[in-house]
Amino acid sequence: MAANYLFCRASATKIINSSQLLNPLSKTLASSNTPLSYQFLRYVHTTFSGNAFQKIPRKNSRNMSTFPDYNLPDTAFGLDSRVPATIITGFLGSGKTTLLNHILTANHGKRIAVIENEFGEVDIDGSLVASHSSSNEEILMVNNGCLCCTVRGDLVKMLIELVTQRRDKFDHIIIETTGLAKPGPVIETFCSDEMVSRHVKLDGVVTMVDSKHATRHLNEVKPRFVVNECTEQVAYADRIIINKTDLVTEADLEVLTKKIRHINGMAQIQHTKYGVVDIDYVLGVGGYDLDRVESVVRSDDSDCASHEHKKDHEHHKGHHHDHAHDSAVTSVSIVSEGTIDLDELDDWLERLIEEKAEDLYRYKGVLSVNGSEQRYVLQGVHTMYDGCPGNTWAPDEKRINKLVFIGRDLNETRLRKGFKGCLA
Ligand SMILES: Nc1nc2c(ncn2[C@@H]2O[C@H](COP(=O)(O)OP(=O)(O)OP(=O)(O)O)[C@@H](O)[C@H]2O)c(=O)[nH]1
Repeated sequence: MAANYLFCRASATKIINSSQLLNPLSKTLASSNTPLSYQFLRYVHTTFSGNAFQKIPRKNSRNMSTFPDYNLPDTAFGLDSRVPATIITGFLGSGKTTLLNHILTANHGKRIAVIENEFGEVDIDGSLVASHSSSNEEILMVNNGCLCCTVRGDLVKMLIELVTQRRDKFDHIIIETTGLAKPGPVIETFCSDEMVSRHVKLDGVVTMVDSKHATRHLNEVKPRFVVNECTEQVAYADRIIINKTDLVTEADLEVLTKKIRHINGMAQIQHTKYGVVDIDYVLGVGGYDLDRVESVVRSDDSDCASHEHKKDHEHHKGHHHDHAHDSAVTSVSIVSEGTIDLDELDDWLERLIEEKAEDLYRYKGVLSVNGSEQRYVLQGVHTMYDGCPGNTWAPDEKRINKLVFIGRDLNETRLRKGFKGCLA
C-alpha cells in the first residue's frame, strides 16, 4: 500500500493520495490500562529555557503539581484523537533528510505532514525531500531561523493551521529541525501552547547521529553557558539512530555507542546506513506516555544483556570512576530495592526541580510505593512532570525501584542520597 503524505510549503498546503488511516495513538491507548487522565504529560509552571510563560500550578492526588486539564472533548469516550508528532533532530549532515526520505518512501500507509526547518531562505532540504517522495507534494517550511528560538511562533502557527484546517488529511506530523536546533524549546512548544497541546501530542524525539563526526562534536568544549547542541540532541532523544556506519570501524562504533549511552541511558539505539530503520522504531514511540515508562525502563534492562552495556549500567549504579566520558550531560540510573514514601518523593522532586530544573532534561521511573500493590510510574521534562499508578506487581515479583535522570552536571551522589531519603 502506498504511503500518503501531506506536504506544505509556506502558507499553501496540499494533500496527496489519502487512503488508509492508522492512528498509532488509538492503538496505544486502547491497549493501555492506565487511567486516561494520566495519559498526558501534564505541565506545571515552568521557567524552562528562560521562557517566562506561567500557568497556575495545580496539585494532583499525590500533591504533585500537574498540567491543567484542558477540555479534551475527543477524550470523553477514552479516545485520544490528538495527532502524534515526531521531532527528527541531529547534528548538521547526520542524515535527518535521508531518514525523512526513507520514512516517506516506505510502505507503511500512514499519511504524514512534514514541517521542515531551515536557516536559509532557500529550502534545499524541502527540495531534497520533495524530489525523493513519490508525488508532487509541498513541504511546510520554516525558514530564516531556528525552531528552538527565532521561529518558534511560526511552528505553533503551522501546527495549529494543520490541526484545525486539515486534521482529517494526515495521521502523523514530522518536524525536521535544523542541525543546530536545541530540542528542549521545541519539545516545550507541545506543552506550553494550549491550542497545540489540545490537538497535538508529542510522540517522540528521534536523533540522528553521524558516526563519522559525532565524537568530535560531542567532545567539543563550549564556553560557559553555551550549549553543545550535539550533546543536547542525544540527551533529549527517545530513539537514537547512529547513522553512516559504513564510514567507521566496529571499534569506533563501539566507543561512540558507549559515549552516547552514557549521555542518554533511556533511549533505544540502532546502528544504520542511510537512515534505514523500521518505521515503528521512529513513529508511534509514545515517548511521553506514562504507560510506556515501564517499557522504557525494561528495555534499558534488556540492553544490559550485552557485556558492554552491563559494564555501563554498573557505572550508573553508582561507582564513580575515571573514564573517557567527559560530557557535562550524563545519565544517572538508580536501581534499588525498598519502598517509597510518596510524600517524601513529592517533596524531593519539588526541591530538585526548584534547584535544578534547567539542568534536568528528562527523568523517568518505575517505583515501588509503600502500601500500594501497583507500580508508580513517573516521568518529567524539566519542570513538567507527572506520576500515576501503573500495573500491579505480580505476587512473586521482586519490587525494584528504577529511576533514570538525564541532565547537565548531575550530582550522582546527591541524587542517590535524595532518593534514599524517600525510602519508607
Ligand atoms: N556514507 C553515507 N552517507 C550518508 C549516509 N546517510 C546519509 N548520507 C549522506 O550524508 C549527506 C547528508 O545527509 P542529509 O540527510 O542531508 O543530512 P541532514 O542531517 O539532513 O543535513 P542538514 O540538513 O544539513 O543538517 C548526504 O549526502 C547523504 O546522502 C550513510 O549512512 N552513509
